[in-house]
Amino acid sequence: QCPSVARYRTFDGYCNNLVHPTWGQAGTIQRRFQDRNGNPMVDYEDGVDLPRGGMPSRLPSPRLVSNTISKESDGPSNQSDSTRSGQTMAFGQLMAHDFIKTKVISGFDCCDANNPNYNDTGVCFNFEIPTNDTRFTPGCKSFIRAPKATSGSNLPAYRENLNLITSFIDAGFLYGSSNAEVEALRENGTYLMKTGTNNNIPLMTGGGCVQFHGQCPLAGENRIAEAPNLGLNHLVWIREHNRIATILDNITDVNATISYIENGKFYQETREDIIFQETRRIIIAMVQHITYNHYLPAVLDQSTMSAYNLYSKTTGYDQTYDSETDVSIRNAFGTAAFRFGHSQIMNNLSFLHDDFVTLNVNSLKDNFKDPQIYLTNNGENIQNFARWLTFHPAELIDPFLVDSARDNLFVHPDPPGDDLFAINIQRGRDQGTPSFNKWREFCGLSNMTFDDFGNSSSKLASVYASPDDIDLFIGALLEKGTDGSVGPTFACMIAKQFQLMKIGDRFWYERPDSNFAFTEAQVNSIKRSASLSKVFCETIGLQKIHGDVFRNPSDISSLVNCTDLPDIDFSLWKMDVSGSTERIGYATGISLAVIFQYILVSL
Ligand code: HEM
Repeated sequence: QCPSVARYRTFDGYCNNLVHPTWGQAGTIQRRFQDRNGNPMVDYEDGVDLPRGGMPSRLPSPRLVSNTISKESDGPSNQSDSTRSGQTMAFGQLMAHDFIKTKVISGFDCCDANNPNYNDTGVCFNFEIPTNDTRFTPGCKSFIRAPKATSGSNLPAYRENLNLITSFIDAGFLYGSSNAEVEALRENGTYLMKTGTNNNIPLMTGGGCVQFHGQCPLAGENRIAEAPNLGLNHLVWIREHNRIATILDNITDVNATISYIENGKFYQETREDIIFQETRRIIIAMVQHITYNHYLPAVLDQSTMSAYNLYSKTTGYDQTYDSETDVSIRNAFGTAAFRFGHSQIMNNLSFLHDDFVTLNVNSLKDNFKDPQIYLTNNGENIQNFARWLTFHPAELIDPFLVDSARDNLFVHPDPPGDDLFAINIQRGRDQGTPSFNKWREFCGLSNMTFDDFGNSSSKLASVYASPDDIDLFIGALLEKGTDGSVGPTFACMIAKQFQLMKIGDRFWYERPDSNFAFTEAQVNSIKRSASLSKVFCETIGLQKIHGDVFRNPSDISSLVNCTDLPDIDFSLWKMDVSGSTERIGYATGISLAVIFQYILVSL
């Protein structure tokens, strides 16, 4: 039973959709896009379970494809993106970790013939490292399939995967995807998120980090340690939550506890709980606003942004909610389309000092799963690292991947490492992602022949038997987008998924629903002032930054002073709890909103 009047979204996404309460919930299955006849876009060799291409595969080894198409040294001499900053890549990874975490398993070697799973086509899907490979030992490369979901509602006949986190954009990377997770992340009894030494990321024991005595960062999403750019982006939002909560505390004239009985259970909400939840609401609104209005325009071309109605309204509310829209992550968005960001990964994660000249170069490959860049010496490098990320270009969105991630993914601390592009290609086949041409058709585009790929045509023809075999991930990265954005196939898939995440989210920050809506003044203040640049300024203590942190500054003179960037007008959230502190349970029919109308006094 879902409370129809709840003011706050649940942490696991349950009941966001009152008609279909599990849609988008953590731990539910992913879905497939549907073609124009309503059939799922899925392609297993046997129709239900065997990876596309069969086993052993008739498709080329993914490492061979990667070696042939994606070598950094075969790309343009300057692979820096002239408009997108490294922070675009970093935010993209953070966002991916807000809405998709496919269940995977690990811990055994599928190439080991003595392993009980060795011959199990539902578990192992190894591929070949080619004989002439210059980096990895030729022969069997272990690959463990993402397991098939076996329980849950509406399981299709074909193999489907679980998404362990919510499909909503709900700052799950910060708050987690369950009540238990948020409890562990929140400073006990306060409205603050836990922090570690010197206001840094809190640490926990375990997790496989190589530095800091086996301690790893603790966050709402446990892939945080994958790369330091990701850890830094987590830290920024922990600090932003605590900054805003402290402001709300200062302007709240409350010292009350709200008690209520719901479904026969007694609950108490303290002043701290209310401030925590109100802050969470603002943070989620900021993340949604920044994603759709500042980040996505750096990924998609303008006509796609407009065609899919992705920009927020300039002012006021948006009524587009549809309870029949299933927000759930579409499988191929996760196996391929939103992995476009891997091509943006930079080889280095360096430090730029406040003179904007002095540079210390750190390589990505030496810093995987290692938080030292932002933890060492009480976080003394944080500012310099943030300055570099926001000042230095990302790599171009193209089929080339830097050596750090193509030849050395996780080489530190797990030698010999991996090839992220080869994994992406194999993952697509594992999860039944149809081929590139099928997606062209899905997006209303014509099929491509080898010749249509221009310079890459002979390379593709040297590895694939037919253009209809080309894997989505590699084919779509070979397409050219307007002004360096993703090409038309990924644009269509990314836009469709982000449209679902907006229309299918009852709590979307622009909703006018009187149970939880921001006032018009509040939502307009968020629209006017929420920016990642300002968040970086406030939480990292930078003096100067680019006004749009996803874009490259042309030089230092195009930077703005942090003090000149507007902040959200938090005085609009002044709370004044007085009078009755008893909240009536849902069953009585008295709406929570009624109560909040008198406790939230907008100035
Ligand atoms: C240094 C940066 C990054 C590293 C080291 C990294 C690494 C990885 C790894 C190891 C996987 C799992 C591969 C598999 O087994 O299938 C993965 C998945 C993924 N990555 Fe990244 N990634 C990075 C940046 C990004 C960026 C910038 C984006 C998007 C803009 C992104 C989007 C995704 C998505 C959507 C998945 C699928 C997640 C899932 O299904 O659970 N990643 N990444």
